[in-house]
Amino acid sequence: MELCSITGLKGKISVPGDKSISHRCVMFGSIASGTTEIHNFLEGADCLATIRCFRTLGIDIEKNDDLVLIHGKGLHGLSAPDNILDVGNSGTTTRLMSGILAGQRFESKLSGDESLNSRPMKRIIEPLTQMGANISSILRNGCAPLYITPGRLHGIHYNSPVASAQVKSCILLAGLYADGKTSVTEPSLSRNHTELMLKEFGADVHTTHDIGSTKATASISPCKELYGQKITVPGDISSAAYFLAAGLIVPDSEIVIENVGINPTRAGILKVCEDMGGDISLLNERVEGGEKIADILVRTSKLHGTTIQGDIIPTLIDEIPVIAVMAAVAEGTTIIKDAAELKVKETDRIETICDNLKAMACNVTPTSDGMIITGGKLKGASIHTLLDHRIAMAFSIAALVAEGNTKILDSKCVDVSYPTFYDTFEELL
Ligand SMILES: O=C(O)C1=C[C@@H](OP(=O)(O)O)[C@@H](O)[C@H](O)C1
Ligand SMILES: C=C(OP(=O)(O)O)C(=O)O
Repeated sequence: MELCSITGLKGKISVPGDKSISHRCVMFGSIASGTTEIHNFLEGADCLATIRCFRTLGIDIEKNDDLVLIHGKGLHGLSAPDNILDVGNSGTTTRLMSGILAGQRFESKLSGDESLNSRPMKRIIEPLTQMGANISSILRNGCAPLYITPGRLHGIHYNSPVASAQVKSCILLAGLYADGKTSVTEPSLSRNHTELMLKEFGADVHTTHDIGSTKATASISPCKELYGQKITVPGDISSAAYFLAAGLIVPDSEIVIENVGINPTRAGILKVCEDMGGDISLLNERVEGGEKIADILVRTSKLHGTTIQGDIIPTLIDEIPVIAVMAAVAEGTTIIKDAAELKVKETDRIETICDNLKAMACNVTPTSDGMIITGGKLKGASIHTLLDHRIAMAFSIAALVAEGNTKILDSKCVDVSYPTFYDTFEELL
């Protein structure tokens, strides 16, 4: 994809359904009784991988234009797969499904692409093993492919060293199959879609917050049955983030992004935009299926640097590539800290962000848990996405304000979370 600088992005758009929520609808619908009806499901490669895996586990899933129907078979209705479960590029599919598979009476294997098979899985192997699960890394390197055989699960309390919704959700899902209560404490609250949605499906889930600390504990007790639901997936704030950034930094722009999920555990980017001097307003705020939703109005603004650290990080972790792009054209210096988790995403995102910003003539220094960026003028460059969808999209936004042309290599990788990304742009020209 070749891009150059533009001005005046104007219009009303909507972004595809939330990736985290789309995954969870399929998973919870598959182990619920009755049919789960999903509207605005994200047709990205990651969520399609989740559908493929549950079909391999014997679930009948119908899919047409705006509707996905999951014909759930109950908590114990999955059947043994006749093949290895192909999780593609998706960390969420791998880690959440492992929690479900650990509680089954059959064995299974999960494997993904090269990037996925190099991401850390010890973070789920350890707590699942404490619960009595039999799960191992086939190559003994702490990564997928994973091999899971039947085990008798018991409830545990787990103190997670990382604020990770994938780790928390994996343990809670295994907790559905345990013999008692299971709880997970995380250093600060990560996205809570699992807790909100499992409650809607009828599970006994609770969250408590330690007074005087950022720690949060989610707990679940085993239940007899989950019940199929009708769900409309809100627009993905992680996808809206690219248009929030474009609206702020492309001169003479005014964009409304409709139906965006603004769950506080996901909406850290809104606070950062505000802290940087961005003109953003929330319109039509409402709650659907336990999730907060709004339309977002964004106008071109003069941005300045800020510091992003601490417990806001899990609420914007996937948005850091595009936040870094905003910082690269803001006045002054932006410091991003406490974000070492970036190193274990689809790529080492500290490295991929910094290398590509440097290629665009930005003054950026990587650190062990983030980066320091001093804003200025960007120059067009060839962007090495290393097949990381968020790098492709973030640097497509950088291209819109850079001098000269920018080439996004392997831009097709946007299919992982936002196949229609470049079409949405056309609507704003
Ligand atoms: O639970 C989820 O849906 C996700 C959790 C986050 O990962 P971690 O739990 O590894 O932080 C996020 O980066 C990922 O895109 C989706
Ligand atoms: C990290 C991401 O996803 P996952 O962990 O599900 O691969 C992402 O979408 O940025």
